[in-house]
Amino acid sequence: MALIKTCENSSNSNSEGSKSGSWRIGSLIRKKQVDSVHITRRDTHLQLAKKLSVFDLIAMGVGATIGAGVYILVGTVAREHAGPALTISFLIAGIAAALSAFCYAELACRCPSAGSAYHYTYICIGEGVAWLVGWALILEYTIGGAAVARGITPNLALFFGGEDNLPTFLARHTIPIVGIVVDPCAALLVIIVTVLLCIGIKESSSAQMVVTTINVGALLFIITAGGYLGFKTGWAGYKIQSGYFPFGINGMFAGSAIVFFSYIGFDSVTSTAEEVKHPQRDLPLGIAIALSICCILYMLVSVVIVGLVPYNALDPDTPISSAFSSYGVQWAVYIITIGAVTALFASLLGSILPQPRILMAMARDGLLPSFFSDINKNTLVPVKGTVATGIFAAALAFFMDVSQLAGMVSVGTLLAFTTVAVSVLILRYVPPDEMPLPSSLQGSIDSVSLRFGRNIVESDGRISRSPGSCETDGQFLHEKGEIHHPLIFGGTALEKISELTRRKIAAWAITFVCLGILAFASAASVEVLPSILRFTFCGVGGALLLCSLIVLARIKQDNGRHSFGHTGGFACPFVPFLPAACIFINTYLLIDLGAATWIRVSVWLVIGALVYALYGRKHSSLSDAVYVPSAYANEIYLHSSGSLA
Ligand SMILES: NC(=[NH2+])NCCC[C@H](N)C(=O)O
Repeated sequence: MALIKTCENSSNSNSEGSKSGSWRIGSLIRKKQVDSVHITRRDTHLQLAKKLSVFDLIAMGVGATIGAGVYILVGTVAREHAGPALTISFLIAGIAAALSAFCYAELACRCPSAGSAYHYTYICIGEGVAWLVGWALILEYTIGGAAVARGITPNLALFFGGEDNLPTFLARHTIPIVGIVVDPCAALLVIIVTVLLCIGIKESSSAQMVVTTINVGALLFIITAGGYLGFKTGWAGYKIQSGYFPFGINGMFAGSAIVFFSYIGFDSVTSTAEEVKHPQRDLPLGIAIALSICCILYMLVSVVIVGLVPYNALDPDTPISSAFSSYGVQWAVYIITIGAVTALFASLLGSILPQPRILMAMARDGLLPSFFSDINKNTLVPVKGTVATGIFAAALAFFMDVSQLAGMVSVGTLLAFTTVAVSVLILRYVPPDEMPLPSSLQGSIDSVSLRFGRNIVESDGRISRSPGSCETDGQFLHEKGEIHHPLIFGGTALEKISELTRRKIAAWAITFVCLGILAFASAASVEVLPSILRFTFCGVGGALLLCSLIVLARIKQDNGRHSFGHTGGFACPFVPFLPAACIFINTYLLIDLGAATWIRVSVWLVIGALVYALYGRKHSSLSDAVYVPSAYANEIYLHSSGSLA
């Protein structure tokens, strides 16, 4: 069984377009192939070192996820939104995060390559959206990393008896005249993390494992010592008059939206896909276990804290250490601070690690300069990209109080979560050409024979042959030179027509699911709109969503069990409902971030669009690449060497 496709067939017009300099919409929607070996004349990619096990992934996931959220947010959210029901808020947010995790797990399994959400979007939606996701992820990882680094300084200062006692080279200073507060400690921490990441992936993951163990140990201390205090003193927090839901169910949901932030970070795991020894088994497992650990820890910590101190008496800045202090356990503050510092350090590592890998994936696709796709021969790490990311994040952490940009960080994440869920729908209903096929049609492809002429397949899978020269049996070729999806090859005329119709209906239904969610979520969260307009939007959006979901539920889908390159693997359950719920939650949270954040993000995205227009679109590998599903590299080799021809 084999299938090969020349990408320039689908992007011929685009490459011509880029040569003539004219703008073609085609470049925005061209897609790359799953798990493909890139065969371009300029390509000489080294692969990253395959060293990570499922334990490394769990440590990476837990480390990247636990951060300021649990140490700080609990105070404000309990005081202002959820009260003692904070625990349920954490559970709801955990379930919402799990929806995204399911989608990530399926895609990580089916398209295991560095690049995470950017990579999946490129395969399923197209180059334009993929570029925007990749560009938005810079917000999440680099700006997010700088913000986390800035948060470490005040915590670290506690060990020196306050910020004033920090050694001069670490203390924050205000630059006179401009009034900028610089933070050398934050910049230093970013540099330390960058050096660690340059040494090697296994070394970085071992360091992450140590730091995360300390951090989880501190949370376990909070749970057990706090539980002991609670049982001894009678859980004052649960005895208050206002009951378990002082702000009602709405308050509890509002709390979930805020604590959702504490679950962000598990997606970092997927960017290491190329470095995992058994990606199809370990990536879904790593994501699931990491997220479950975080959810259980968050819920237990919140049970204890809102039980120890009445929610309205919680300290908004240092809720956990203040709770222990109020019981006279001063020494616990040091353990909690160690926990906070290690959690933030792990979160910093989890933010800086994915960035160079995503830049690398983008550079491999030609959308960024090849500088970023360079892999160091000794450490098998994208050292140049890591150093560039480190310098940028260190400069940001040094000069800027990026905490005001926290909303922008969430946009990057939520945008990625949304496109990943949309990608799962596309993958199931309208799989791109080289995607796994429903088993019923698998047989028809099995009969396809492939000839690859006299190509030379090198040991790393590259094939030295000029683009456009690979052949199929000719039956794939459309008269315009396009290659049809194999679904419509090999069946009867009726099967072909019905398959095409199925795809068309599914594509429209997915579009309407997205539009319906957008209308419904906007109406639900934009309170300034007149109520009649909100009502209409909710009604129309809801109806559209419901109808398209019913249609999708009745359409045949592919569950990915017969994909190229692997059999089995993780399949997201309850499709289309689960990805649709995931799109809904993330869209709601995105709109909820407010106009000011969106104005800032728009500026960033417009800059991104300009970079794409001036560089990425012209240099994209899809303008001149031949792609071969890597699973077939060997087969192609056999054909090319004549043994099976
Ligand atoms: N990659 C990121 N966006 N990292 C930020 C993670 C934030 C983390 N969940 C926290 O509670 O602090």
